[in-house]
Amino acid sequence: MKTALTIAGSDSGGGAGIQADLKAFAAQGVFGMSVITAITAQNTKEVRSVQNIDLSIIQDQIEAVFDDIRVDAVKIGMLSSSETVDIVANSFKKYDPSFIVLDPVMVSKGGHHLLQEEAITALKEQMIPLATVITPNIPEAEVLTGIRIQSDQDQIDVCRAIQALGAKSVLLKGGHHSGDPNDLFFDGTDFHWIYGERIHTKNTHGTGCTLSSAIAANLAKGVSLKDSIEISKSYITTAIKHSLNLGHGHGPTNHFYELYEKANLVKA
Ligand SMILES: Nc1ncnc2c1ncn2[C@@H]1O[C@H](COP(=O)(O)OP(=O)(O)OP(=O)(O)O)[C@@H](O)[C@H]1O
Ligand SMILES: Cc1ncc(COP(=O)(O)O)c(N)n1
Repeated sequence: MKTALTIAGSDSGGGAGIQADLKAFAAQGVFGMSVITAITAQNTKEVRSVQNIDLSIIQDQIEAVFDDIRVDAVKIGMLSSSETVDIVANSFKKYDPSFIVLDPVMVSKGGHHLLQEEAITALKEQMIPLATVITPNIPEAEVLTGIRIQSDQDQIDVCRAIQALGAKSVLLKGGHHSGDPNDLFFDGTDFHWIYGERIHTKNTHGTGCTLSSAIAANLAKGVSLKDSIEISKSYITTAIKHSLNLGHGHGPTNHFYELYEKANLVKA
């Protein structure tokens, strides 16, 4: 059994963060493990409060997993503080995981900051150079590079600017475009557009978490990075198409569409 580890924040509402990551790992057929960096009191409408986990417990969680269990791929989500970035980056120097998918989570859909302003420099300097692939959305890429994205050429320039920060490859997600959600994959040499079709739904909570975890799961299974991205794009598209109308805000995506459909559970 292949394994994947998520290092991220907990979302009590179950749509994003650790909860989405573990569902995506399971849906892609890998054994999921978790290191929780912060607990958010969150639902489909808002983040009410956040508590960062003690740094020593974050360190202990990482060591407990790596000292005992083979980790085939790691996904990183909400890191919250620069101290947490330090601990995670230093532990990677020790354990040297084969694949690291970095989702540079900064702000929730509802506008709550999930990464402290002062941690952005640490993320850029310490984490980006370690990642196999970084998966920013448009606003995150703008913050990382200072480039305003308005055109296809801007997206290409942003990917190159992120490469200059030390990234091996970049998947720039297009969910925040007004048009179709086309993503741009820069493998370090060549650019590949991953085309999508906009699904008109408000239930897109945790789409980025789900996509990056599915990529990590496929890398864990030995799939190439480009194929992992294409498989995961198709998976998130299906998960959005059949998203669940739970809560009163941005509902969650449906990780187990075929399973739920077969058992006639969606309407239950
Ligand atoms: N309405 C939509 N229809 C189809 N695909 C979408 C839609 N919204 C997002 N996507 C796709 O979902 C994936 C996640 O992209 P997005 O830009 O939403 O990430 P994100 O903002 O980091 O997500 P989140 O912060 O909600 O976890 C991308 O592949 C994007 O193209
Ligand atoms: C713990 C945690 N991690 C990540 C997100 C980003 O997801 P979204 O942009 O859909 O709110 C979140 N809301 N909460």
